[in-house]
Amino acid sequence: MKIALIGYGKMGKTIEAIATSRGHEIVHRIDINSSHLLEKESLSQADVAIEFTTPETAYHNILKCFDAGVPVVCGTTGWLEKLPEVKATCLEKHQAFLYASNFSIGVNIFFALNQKLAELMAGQPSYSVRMEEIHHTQKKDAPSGTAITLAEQIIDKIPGKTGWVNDPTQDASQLYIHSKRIDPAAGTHIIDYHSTIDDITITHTAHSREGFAAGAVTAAEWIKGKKGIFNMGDVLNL
Ligand SMILES: NC(=O)C1=CN([C@@H]2O[C@H](COP(=O)(O)OP(=O)(O)OC[C@H]3O[C@@H](n4cnc5c(N)ncnc54)[C@H](O)[C@@H]3O)[C@@H](O)[C@H]2O)C=CC1
Ligand SMILES: O=C(O)C1=N[C@H](C(=O)O)C[C@H](O)C1
Repeated sequence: MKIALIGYGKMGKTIEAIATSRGHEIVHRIDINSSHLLEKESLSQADVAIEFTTPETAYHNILKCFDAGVPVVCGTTGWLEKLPEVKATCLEKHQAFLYASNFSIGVNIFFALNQKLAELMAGQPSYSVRMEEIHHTQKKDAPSGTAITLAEQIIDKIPGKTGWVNDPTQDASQLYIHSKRIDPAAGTHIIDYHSTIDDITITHTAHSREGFAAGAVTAAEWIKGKKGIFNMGDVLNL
């Protein structure tokens, strides 16, 4: 398969190593200095584009892929306010788009676990819930995209929770997500249900970027030749 890598930073380079080890060809490595390669003529040489850039650039890069008729797998976080618009454009232009806040198998299993635990805790008002996420200091967005996905699952299930905040709060309707930036953390997410009697805590710790990159390549292999809007649950059958 021919892959255009949009974003050739920490994730782009890890994805390249895994994709080439699986026999794929990288036809473009596009970073901030080579955005001319986002033109239709260049992009359309690829079977799939994998986009890991910045919160400011993801939206425009995705639209360029739609214009070139190339399916796009996007892992960039911190731009979700534009997601409904991207999905609408994808359907309007009959293109293919897959976004995941986290591509690792472990985190996608953790999402299922988080949802089940929130269902069980929904009838237990003696517990309060909080979250913590730890990442490296170069990360541009807070809270992490993964933390937002986890928070949305909890807010959907726990009565009285209507939103999340990134600062400590006394407002019980808000789920507090504590963001810590410590090198070289690849990504840790902790959910803690606390009562005066006991605590129930679940944690996912990524040991490297390999799981994210492998999942993104699997998603690219899966989306090739498809049309529509997809997520990692579709790829992993979770
Ligand atoms: N969904 C997931 O599983 C994961 C998502 N991420 C997300 O992926 C994104 C990238 O992460 P890293 O690779 O660690 O960042 P990074 O800072 O190492 O790399 C970003 C790259 O984007 C390039 N770039 C900037 N503007 C561009 C543009 N207009 N066009 C093309 N390239 C451009 C930069 O030159 C740089 O090479 C972040 O939003 C991060 O949160 C990271 C890990 C896993
Ligand atoms: O920027 C990162 O590094 C990561 N970003 C994603 C996120 O925001 O959730 C996924 C992973 O946690 C690593």
